[in-house]
Amino acid sequence: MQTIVLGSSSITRAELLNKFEVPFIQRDAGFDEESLRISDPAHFVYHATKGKMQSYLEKYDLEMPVLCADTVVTANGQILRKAKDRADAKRILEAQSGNTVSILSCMIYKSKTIELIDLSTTDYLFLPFDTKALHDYLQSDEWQGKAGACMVEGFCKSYIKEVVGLESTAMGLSVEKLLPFLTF
Ligand SMILES: Nc1nc2c(ncn2[C@H]2C[C@H](O)[C@@H](COP(=O)(O)OP(=O)(O)OP(=O)(O)O)O2)c(=O)[nH]1
Repeated sequence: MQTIVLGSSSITRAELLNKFEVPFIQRDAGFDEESLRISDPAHFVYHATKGKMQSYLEKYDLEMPVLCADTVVTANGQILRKAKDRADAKRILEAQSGNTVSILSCMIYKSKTIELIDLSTTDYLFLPFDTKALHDYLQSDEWQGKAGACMVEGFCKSYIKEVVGLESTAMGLSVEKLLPFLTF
């Protein structure tokens, strides 16, 4: 399998590619999503990913295929992005407690021969988060740098009552949907 560029600074996305044994190098795409003024979650995550890809291609060529992605969490119709501080993380997580949460991940994979654009959603029905467990999680700082301050493989896992979709999508990269295209 050809080595690709993960055009992302995300540790989680790197961990996901390693888990699926995809050979890659990592480069930051250098796009500022804060510049986007889009309230619809699907539109936001798509345009953020497009922006990351365009920003990457302004700096690098396509000698190696490149993969960019963006993830947002939504609850009650609001976009829940990365928490600014612990108080913001508490607010964002309390919006998800005992609620239906959708996590949208868009990825764009581009080589000299193909371009794949995938926008997938994983829906969760969470049980109410335990107050002390939430406090301990907030103290851990593990929520930092994570969309919606959530970790579906970590803190949130024991509160999953129902799930529809891939865990990888919820973590930030729908790798299973990418694999068939990596041989092109
Ligand atoms: N471990 C873990 N990470 C998650 C989960 N949900 C989202 N994330 C991470 C994946 C991404 O690193 C981050 C979403 O933020 P972005 O899509 O803006 O990517 P990020 O800024 O990390 O890197 P990038 O913009 O691609 O350079 O949150 C989860 O459930 N578990």
